[in-house]
Amino acid sequence: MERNGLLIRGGAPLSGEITVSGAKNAALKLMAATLLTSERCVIRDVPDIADVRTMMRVLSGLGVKVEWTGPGTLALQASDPLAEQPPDELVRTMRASVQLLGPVAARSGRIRMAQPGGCDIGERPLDLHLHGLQSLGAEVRQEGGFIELTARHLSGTDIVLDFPSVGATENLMMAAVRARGVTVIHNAAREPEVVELQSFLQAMGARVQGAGSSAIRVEGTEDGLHGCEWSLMPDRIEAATWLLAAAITRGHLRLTGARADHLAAVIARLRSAGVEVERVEEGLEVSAQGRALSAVSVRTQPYPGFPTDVQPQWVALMVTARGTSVVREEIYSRRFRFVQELWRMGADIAVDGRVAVVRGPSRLSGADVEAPDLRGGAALVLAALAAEGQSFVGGVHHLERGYERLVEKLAQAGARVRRVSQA
Ligand SMILES: CC(=O)N[C@H]1[C@@H](OP(=O)(O)OP(=O)(O)OC[C@H]2O[C@@H](n3ccc(=O)[nH]c3=O)[C@H](O)[C@@H]2O)O[C@H](CO)[C@@H](O)[C@@H]1O
Ligand SMILES: C=C(OP(=O)(O)O)C(=O)O
Repeated sequence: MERNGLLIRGGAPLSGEITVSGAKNAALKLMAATLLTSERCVIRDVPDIADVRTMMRVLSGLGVKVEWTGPGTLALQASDPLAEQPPDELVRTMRASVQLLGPVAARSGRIRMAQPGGCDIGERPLDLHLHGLQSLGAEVRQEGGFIELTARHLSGTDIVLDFPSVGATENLMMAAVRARGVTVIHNAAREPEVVELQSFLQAMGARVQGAGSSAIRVEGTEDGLHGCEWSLMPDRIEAATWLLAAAITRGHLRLTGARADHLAAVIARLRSAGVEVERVEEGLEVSAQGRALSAVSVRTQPYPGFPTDVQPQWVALMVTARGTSVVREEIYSRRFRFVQELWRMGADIAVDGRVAVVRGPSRLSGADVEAPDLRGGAALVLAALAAEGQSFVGGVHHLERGYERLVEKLAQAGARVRRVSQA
């Protein structure tokens, strides 16, 4: 069987400049939010990644006219009425398809969609999304691998989330903007992407406030929302991946567009490990040239804690640091599958359930490895950049889900990397 992957010759410190793309996790939600109006919306700085392309096709299956009108610029215009069933095979490949439920509940009130899939990093139930939508007045049934939602009248209410789920918070915000009365989402997720969605909804004419805190208040409006133009925030997880790539190769990078305020937890841990990170006018500058790094333990948490989406890359970095670090994964139950691939490269990591204990420094050597998921794949790329000799990182489709122009950006920073197909 043919395997698509990255061929990486490691050992070269990265140097130069990388521009951070627009945020995947904001782009997908803003695209879904355009279902709330039949007017045209334009979003700039959208990353050209597989998930965005999948969302374009999913939306198009619901009757949205969606097209690139220039590099990074997407124009979207939802039909009136919307279709009721997005393409099953696409929905099954992308977890973020669940974000259709909120805006559809608010707009057309009917959808039948396949149960969304995505990377295998542990169970990802939808109970918080579905219970929240039900308390706003939607009828929701899950049967035979499908979700069926019918909503005639939504009414504002108080919703308390058991956990600050990013996706559930966003879905409920989108549903509530057209509900009758006031909705307050308590224990809401505080991620910057939630704030970005709030700003986008405000630009569409919605009355929503509080995002970034744990209580979001939405005053429903029965008037339709309108189209808007928007420039997307930079991807903080991509930026963090580049920070760690500079650190693991003991290199020096300037990250144009990276936002220090979105990356406080990652920057603090990097500094504790001995990496220099400075704010500059264009973004961030990171340097680990000639440095011996020390082990730093982390525990993943909802924002503003250390992001789970940077946990695998952190484990890879800790393999090259002196001492023992303990990495606790508090969000997902199976996000250490990449570790067995790092073993092939010479890492000393013990995993017990949600805890990984990394002993370093180990000398990494190039190997043939397989990305098990998006960020696990990023961890393997980082390890391969630091390893002696050549690595093949298979499963590149996982990486292409979330990293725009990955090979090009790495090569521009001096990495010896090519995308290849292997028999
Ligand atoms: C497209 C997107 O934005 N993806 C991000 C989003 O995912 P996503 O929105 O799916 O993440 P959530 O915050 O909802 O999930 C976090 C945890 O809550 C649990 N949960 C969630 C919903 C629910 O109804 N019931 C439930 O138990 C999940 O199983 C998981 O263990 O936030 C995650 C946490 O920062 C990131 O890792 C993902 O990259
Ligand atoms: C888990 C991730 O994404 P998704 O929620 O789209 O699967 C991620 O970006 O690391």
